[in-house]
Amino acid sequence: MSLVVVSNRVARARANEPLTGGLAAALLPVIEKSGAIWVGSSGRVRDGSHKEPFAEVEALGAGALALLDLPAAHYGGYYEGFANSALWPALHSRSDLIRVSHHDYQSYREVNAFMARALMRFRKPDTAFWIQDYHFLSLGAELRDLGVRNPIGFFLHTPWPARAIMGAVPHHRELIEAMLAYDLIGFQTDDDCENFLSYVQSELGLKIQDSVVTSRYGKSRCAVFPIGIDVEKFALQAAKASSHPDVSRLRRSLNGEQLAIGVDRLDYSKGLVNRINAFDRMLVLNPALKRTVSLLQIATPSRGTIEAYSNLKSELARLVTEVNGRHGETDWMPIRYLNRGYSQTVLAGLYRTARVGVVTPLHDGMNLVAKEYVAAQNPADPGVLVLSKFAGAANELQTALLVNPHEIDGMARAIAAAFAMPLTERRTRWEAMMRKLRAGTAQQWFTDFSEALEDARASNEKTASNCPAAAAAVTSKSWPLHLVGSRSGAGVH
Ligand SMILES: O=P(O)(O)OC[C@H]1O[C@H](O[C@H]2O[C@H](CO)[C@@H](O)[C@H](O)[C@H]2O)[C@H](O)[C@@H](O)[C@@H]1O
Ligand SMILES: O=c1ccn([C@@H]2O[C@H](COP(=O)(O)OP(=O)(O)O)[C@@H](O)[C@H]2O)c(=O)[nH]1
Repeated sequence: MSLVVVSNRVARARANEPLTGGLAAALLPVIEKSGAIWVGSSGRVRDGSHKEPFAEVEALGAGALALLDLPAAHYGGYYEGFANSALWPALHSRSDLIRVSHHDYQSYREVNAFMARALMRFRKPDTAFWIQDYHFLSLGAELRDLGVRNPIGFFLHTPWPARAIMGAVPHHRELIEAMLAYDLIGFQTDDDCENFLSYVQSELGLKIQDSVVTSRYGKSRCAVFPIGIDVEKFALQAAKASSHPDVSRLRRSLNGEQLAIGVDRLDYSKGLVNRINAFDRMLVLNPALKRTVSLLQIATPSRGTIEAYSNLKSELARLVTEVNGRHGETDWMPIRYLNRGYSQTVLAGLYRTARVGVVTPLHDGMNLVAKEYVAAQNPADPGVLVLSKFAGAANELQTALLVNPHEIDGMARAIAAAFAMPLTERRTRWEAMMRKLRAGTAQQWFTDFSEALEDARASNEKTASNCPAAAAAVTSKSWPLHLVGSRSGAGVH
């Protein structure tokens, strides 16, 4: 079986550059090893590209990366609009933040259809397609409409919310019906999978047996595949990174203080305001901690053209200034706040320098930073993870200090307890988490999903009537593949 993986965001194999988001971070190493083709957005748009998909293909380890220029007329409505201003807030239980127009939905469907046409170039008889995330809920149905009968799987990296919340997304029924063109639908946690099945049963009235939904497309199996990290790589990087200038300068600047670290995209789902409030509260409740601890918060810019994100950026800047102004001294600031990204090599060293990792999202599909923080610790003197019970990672990392991110006092107490935790308890908790991480690596996730997709398809040969024959013309149409380098187009993200 040859595998074609599709996601909006992709990553290139360039060491020493920050990665954007956990999807790209997790897929990069597994695709390099697997020999799969990874198709995604080039980050540029092109006029008229909806007529003729344009891709550059470059080698990626044993596999390849195909970068598509998405249609200029639809990119904004698709990415900033429907994907990130309707689906993202709903998937993170923030339907109050949904801002979307009918045009955005049309653009979303257009980009899904565009991607389906582009994928025909990569289809062989033995190809399986694996589609990633909420940007492409209807891509499987578009492929089926083009006559594709190959296995098609889908994995959702975000949470799936309670039934009523999805009902706030315009066109939710037709979109979620379209998802049932996938042979296998993967989720991060049992809760996500159960919420999805509950929606399908009650809103669509479809039959479900043993997590298999029967629809007009045939059968779709729903299952849980928690995503992981390359644990050994992170551990090794962290051990080596102590001599990196960014890491050694940080260590020298600490003057004996203990450090807590947070690393997040600047996103309302990450609970950054509550986290800063909890750190503030901790200093109010425990004045003796002043000058002895500080928080390094890396908040990498994300989706900055969307109002909810630019508002959050201003709110956080104001809040950090207030907290530093209230508690800071001439030679000590409680919060070091940075709006930039670091390579994973540097991050590994920063994680290891910090006695406490604070990962307190309000909702998060998984949160790979939580797993990376644990993997990067010194086995002889590990730090403590303070983790939101609403991150997917909490299902595995149960010996972290689990907190409710809405309860500021509780978080303040947990962070203080983490700073004070004795070595024996830190080691016991850390060793239990490392066992979980080693049992569920990114490689294992990739293998488990690929095998389950083959099984699901084998037991679910789609009938020809579900796949209109219109495909033939599209399949045989040739369109240009270009070597890296020669192209134009505006940058978008
Ligand atoms: O591509 P962007 O719009 O810049 O956003 C970055 C990514 O954010 C989300 O990541 C999710 O995937 C992680 C790995 O499974 C998971 O740990 C995390 O909880 C999720 O939030 C999004 O789902 C990706 O599509 C984006 O690329
Ligand atoms: O400056 C940064 C900040 C983050 N990351 C990476 O981005 C990913 C964030 O993934 P996570 O699942 O925690 O959250 P997401 O951003 O996908 O919601 C992790 O692999 C980080 O190592 C990075 O390379 N540099």
